[in-house]
Amino acid sequence: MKLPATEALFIGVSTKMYMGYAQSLEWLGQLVAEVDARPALVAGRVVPFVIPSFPVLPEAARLLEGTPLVLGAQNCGWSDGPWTGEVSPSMLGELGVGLVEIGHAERRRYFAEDESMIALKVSAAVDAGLTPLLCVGEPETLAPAAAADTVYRQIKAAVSGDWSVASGLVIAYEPVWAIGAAEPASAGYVSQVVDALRDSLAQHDLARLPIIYGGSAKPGLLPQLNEVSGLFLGRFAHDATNFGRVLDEALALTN
Ligand SMILES: O=C(CO)COP(=O)(O)O
Repeated sequence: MKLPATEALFIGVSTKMYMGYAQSLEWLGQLVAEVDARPALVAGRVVPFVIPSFPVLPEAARLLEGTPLVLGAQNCGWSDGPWTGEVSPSMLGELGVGLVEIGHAERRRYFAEDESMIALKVSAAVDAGLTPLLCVGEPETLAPAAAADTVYRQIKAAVSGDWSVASGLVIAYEPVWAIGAAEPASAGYVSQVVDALRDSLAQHDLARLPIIYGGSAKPGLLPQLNEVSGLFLGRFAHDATNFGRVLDEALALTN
């Protein structure tokens, strides 16, 4: 693997809505054990993160205290006030959340999140001191250059054309067609898309932006990728030992 010229590799997982409360806590305990077993993570060259459901966050923050695991949230609202059912970035910050997913494919597709809402959320998250984990990806299979162009436009819309905002983002590149599949997109395809995207971002001095891959990611993938800053795992990290294996792969790459 050719590493991107970014500072660190990010290895994270979202539970989406797969787990109940008790199950989430049990699994988080296993994830903490995987992280604790790898003291090299303290150096910060590999940044592990975990994104459980909202109600789990307070207890998750307690469980993660003193570990290198960064706590994330799966979504946020865009301002305090009369927004029934939403959760504000400022409250997430109070709960110890450092990272917030914005614009995941499932939110775009099933909850009608459009680019204007995503831009409001990015702005609100940044204002609250959270790092947006901006999720982008082409809905259908495309040639790598066209996919990179689609993703570039999604990022541009999410920062309302203000590229200075983009420097504070972590990008999760998740081709929609590769989410929930048996296998991830091919390593060659992902590397080509991310490489082309970095070329486009270079015009804004953002070639070093963290861009991680998600979509049926599993152990064995990361070492095959070029230019990619880590992985965003889903189902294949429900077995916490797989998360540990991916951490080992990331640590080996940064040695
Ligand atoms: O969407 C994802 C992470 O947010 C990927 O999920 P899967 O790995 O389960 O496809």
